[in-house]
Amino acid sequence: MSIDEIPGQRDAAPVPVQHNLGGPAEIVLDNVTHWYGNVVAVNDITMTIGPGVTGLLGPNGAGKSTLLHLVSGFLAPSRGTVTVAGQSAWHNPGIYKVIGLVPERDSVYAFLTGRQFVTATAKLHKLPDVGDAVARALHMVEMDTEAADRRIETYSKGMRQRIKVAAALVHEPRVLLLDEPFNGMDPRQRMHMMDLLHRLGDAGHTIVFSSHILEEVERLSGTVQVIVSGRLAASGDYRTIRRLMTSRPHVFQVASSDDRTLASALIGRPSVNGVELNPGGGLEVRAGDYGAFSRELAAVAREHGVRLRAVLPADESLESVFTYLVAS
Ligand SMILES: Nc1ncnc2c1ncn2[C@@H]1O[C@H](COP(=O)(O)OP(=O)(O)OP(=O)(O)O)[C@@H](O)[C@H]1O
Repeated sequence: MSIDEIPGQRDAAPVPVQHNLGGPAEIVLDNVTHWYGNVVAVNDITMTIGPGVTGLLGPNGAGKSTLLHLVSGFLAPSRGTVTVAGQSAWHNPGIYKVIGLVPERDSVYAFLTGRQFVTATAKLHKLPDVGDAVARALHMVEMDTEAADRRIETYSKGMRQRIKVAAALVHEPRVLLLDEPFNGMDPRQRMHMMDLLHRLGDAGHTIVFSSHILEEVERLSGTVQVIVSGRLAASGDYRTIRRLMTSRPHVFQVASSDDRTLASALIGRPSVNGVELNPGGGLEVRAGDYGAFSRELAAVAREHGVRLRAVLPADESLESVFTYLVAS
């Protein structure tokens, strides 16, 4: 299908499904490893990504950018193979027709207007009708306004991201890769970008975006691939990943009117794995299941006439969630 069949947010028409793709635009990584010198950035990853929106979730330094660059054909795998729509990604100019990449950094000359930037990209792709392709791409990201003829340095963060997306889409690729596309955006800009990616995914494009923020991935992606320390830690739909995360062990700091009584009452409860009295007051409780422990704690305290003063999860950092997923 052509880009102009995908309406902008202002259009109410439904997005037609892609037809003339010549097979699904699948991304296949087979035992892929990438080293930078001694650093293993991607470690033996095997995965298949099909049409729709897929979130690549992982903390900083996990290897997400490296993985996107391997898929774009900018980096050679040290081991394994990467194919996109059945073609090898590395050293294959044919792949550039299939892929659009929106890099994390603003690698754009800010003195150009949005239209000039997208036009330059269209020319690089040697498109037969540059003006037409640029107009379609600008329409798609809703930048077919006076803003297209302003210099990029006057743009908001959201507009800069959208013009990068327009440039990445100008040659109508079937695969769109976006590295941390929501970084620095305000909530309205985020919603706008999410809507655009949703529409592209629904239209049959293969959309892969990286993020270190759970909520972004939850709201946008059908499928989530969790990358930690270069490895694929978990993969599935968001609900599966969410379940893995909430059923993991948690550590709580608990302050109460009678820590000793509470500690002895909690030991042996099914949801509790361990209890320690803190030297400075309060308890540290290791619980097997977040929901079950939260319910049980209130009941136990009531039963023993103990008043709860504070209950704080102690290990809620994203890193601890990821570490758990890797270990499980
Ligand atoms: N050009 C490079 N030379 C050496 N090491 C690198 C290079 N690029 C990345 N790395 C290292 O490879 C690992 C993975 O980095 P990568 O940028 O792919 O992760 P990321 O998940 O995208 O993180 P971020 O969101 O912080 O960019 C990190 O340890 C990083 O320091």
